[in-house]
Amino acid sequence: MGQQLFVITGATGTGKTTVSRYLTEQYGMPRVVTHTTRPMRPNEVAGQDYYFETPASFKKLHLIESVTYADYQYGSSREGVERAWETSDQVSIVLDTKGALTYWQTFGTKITILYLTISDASHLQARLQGRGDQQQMIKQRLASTEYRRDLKLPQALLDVAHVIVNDDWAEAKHQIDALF
Ligand SMILES: Nc1nc2c(ncn2[C@@H]2O[C@H](COP(=O)(O)OP(=O)(O)O)[C@@H](O)[C@H]2O)c(=O)[nH]1
Ligand SMILES: Nc1ncnc2c1ncn2[C@@H]1O[C@H](COP(=O)(O)OP(=O)(O)O)[C@@H](O)[C@H]1O
Repeated sequence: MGQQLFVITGATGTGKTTVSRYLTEQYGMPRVVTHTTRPMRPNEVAGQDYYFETPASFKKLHLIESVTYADYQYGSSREGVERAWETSDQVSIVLDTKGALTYWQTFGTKITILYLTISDASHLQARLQGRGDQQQMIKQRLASTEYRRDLKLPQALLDVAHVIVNDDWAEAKHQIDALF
């Protein structure tokens, strides 16, 4: 099959990180660690969940793409992808939909896109609270244009992405297992 990159995308709280962890545990697939200027959440580990950057250190990085999401910067490097591919032919990366589009245009057939969604988006706030996000961060996130944008799969990815409905985790896992 050769080198493959599984891009996990979707709105905040839909389960992108949960899916990426499952792919690591179940399929031994490492995740590409990306960079962000957002503050670290409780339970996050620097260098494992993200490389946490200051605006100044972020500016110095050599990134293939970067985005602003709810007022913070996020970005990924080709070196990060190559490094993950050194340990496994199949790796995953968690991106917003804008990044997913860029990766599709950059890596073409090496990419498989999983788009996470949920039938009733009003449940997302409770999921973010359950995750332990600060109330102010949740408000800022849910008010962002990026959040609203990512609730819908971009037109250009309609025929490309595999849609996983994550209303129920056991059910979502079945969909992922069927795909693999
Ligand atoms: N384009 C792009 N998006 C990223 C990158 N790293 C993380 N993201 C996305 O940025 C958004 C915000 O991430 P995060 O603050 O961890 O929030 P979460 O989605 O609620 O877990 C999510 O859609 C991530 O998938 C990156 O390097 N590039
Ligand atoms: N199907 C589900 N039902 C209920 N809670 C879920 C489900 N999937 C994930 N969660 C929980 O929702 C929260 C957000 O999931 P997460 O994977 O961090 O989302 P994302 O990375 O897309 O922001 C986490 O606390 C996670 O454990």
